[in-house]
Amino acid sequence: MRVKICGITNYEDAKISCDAGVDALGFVTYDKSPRFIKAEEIKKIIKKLPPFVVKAVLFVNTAPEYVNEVMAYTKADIAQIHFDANKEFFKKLNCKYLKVIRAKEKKDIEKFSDEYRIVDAYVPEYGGSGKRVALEWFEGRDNSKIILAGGLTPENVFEAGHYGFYGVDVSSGVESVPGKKDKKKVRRFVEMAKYGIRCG
Ligand SMILES: O=C(O)c1ccccc1NCC(=O)[C@H](O)[C@H](O)COP(=O)(O)O
Repeated sequence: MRVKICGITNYEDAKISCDAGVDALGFVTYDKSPRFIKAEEIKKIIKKLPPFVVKAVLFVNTAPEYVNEVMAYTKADIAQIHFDANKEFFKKLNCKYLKVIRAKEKKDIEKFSDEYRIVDAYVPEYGGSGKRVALEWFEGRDNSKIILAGGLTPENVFEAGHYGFYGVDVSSGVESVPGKKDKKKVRRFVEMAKYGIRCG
């Protein structure tokens, strides 16, 4: 299972995550978030990171031109789009992107087509809430293009292993306080998600 750690606000947390074996990191550009980080800082962190880790930048309610500008400036790999943008918005993007479904009910995960998506729990305010998506919604279907997010922790991520997800995405579940990752939780999360083992 691939693992993405979201809400990286500093180099130390990025390094801890890379050393633990993550596949991807996420940086939040939404300025109301406790995990907000400026594009200048994202760029500096990305410059120091190893090559085989995907760098995602998260956007909420922004213009497509802004997404293109930040992606080009930071040299990140993929834009994560957290709001209900229309077709015109996506046509204007000149970078790779990943849409996020904020699922309220089972039918929200049934309607999308054959594209990779993050499925996170719906909360009226955006992101990093620790709220879970009901795992039973994913029973008996092909989940190989879904990245599961929302309320995952080192203790519960093992359960997600039974549904064949492409990957998992975590933020608050591996923090000591909002915006700061906990090294032990990050390590345990990666170990439990990838290998189902507990150490440390
Ligand atoms: O983390 C935020 O504050 C945030 C703000 C605005 C948009 C998205 C945001 N976070 C998204 C995520 O970090 C992920 O979808 C995440 O893995 C789910 O969060 P959590 O339930 O805390 O693991």
